[in-house]
Amino acid sequence: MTEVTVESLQKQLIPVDTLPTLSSPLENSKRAASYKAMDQYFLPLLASKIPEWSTLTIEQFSDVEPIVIGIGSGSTVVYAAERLGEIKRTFGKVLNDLNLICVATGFQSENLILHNKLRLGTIAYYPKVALAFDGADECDPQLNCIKGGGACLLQEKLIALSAEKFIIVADDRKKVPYLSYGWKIPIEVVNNAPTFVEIQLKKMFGDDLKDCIIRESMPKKAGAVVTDNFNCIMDINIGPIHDVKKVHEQLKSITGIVETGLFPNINCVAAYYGNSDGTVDEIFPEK
Ligand SMILES: O=C[C@H](O)[C@H](O)[C@H](O)COP(=O)(O)O
Repeated sequence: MTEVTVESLQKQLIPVDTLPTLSSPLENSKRAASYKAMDQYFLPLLASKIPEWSTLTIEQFSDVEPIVIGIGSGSTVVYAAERLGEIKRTFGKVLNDLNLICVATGFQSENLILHNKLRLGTIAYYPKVALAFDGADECDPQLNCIKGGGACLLQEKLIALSAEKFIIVADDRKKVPYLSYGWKIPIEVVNNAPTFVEIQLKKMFGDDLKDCIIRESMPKKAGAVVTDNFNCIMDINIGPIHDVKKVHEQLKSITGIVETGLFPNINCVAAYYGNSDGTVDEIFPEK
């Protein structure tokens, strides 16, 4: 069989710059970043499997160990799921519901997987994730990030920690010199604990605690945002974060805080930032 290269696979896919433009340069940049990330990380994996998989009958596929892909949440990863859907359609002969499984980071992510006709699996059944693609609210040069703008941080962290490689897809506004540059830290809190948590945060951070706000779901619903895990979200500002791991651990030591939106480089191998001119910056973690 002739050698299968990433280039030969990519030639069979639609080049992103030939697609109709989206509603804004920002959306185009998110799509460009996500498509590039998916091509760069998923296609090599597929290329390595095709020689064996192209010899199998559909019955034999049931004995194959599937590639498990994590699909995150937010507005950018939408395009990563779209590209994966296209890849599956294009290489349908070697890629099917038995050997490509997607695990979700919440309700939105599940729908994204199903909408793109990808097979949904659970992290309980497929705990070994090869690649996870997800967005970020802020990402520093070491590829530590803040996540949780869409309140999905807990399940996102579960998938990121289960992934061999975690890949960030974002627009270039998310690239920052340090965390909490312009974004608060979301924390997921058990829903009767916000007052207790605020008291503990004041004790821990003193005057550095500038904001501690329960996230509201107004105007669409009165009251606090309820996460997919039936908790609430507090957005806190304690100033610039330089030691991400330390702050994450301090926050996690407070009873009532289930998880934090600080991701101290969790298996993150690269970030793809789309620029408004259609180019994409591929960034690897600084040592
Ligand atoms: O909870 C939501 C997530 O962490 C998102 O991945 C994050 O907010 C980035 O979303 P977007 O791609 O829409 O900027």
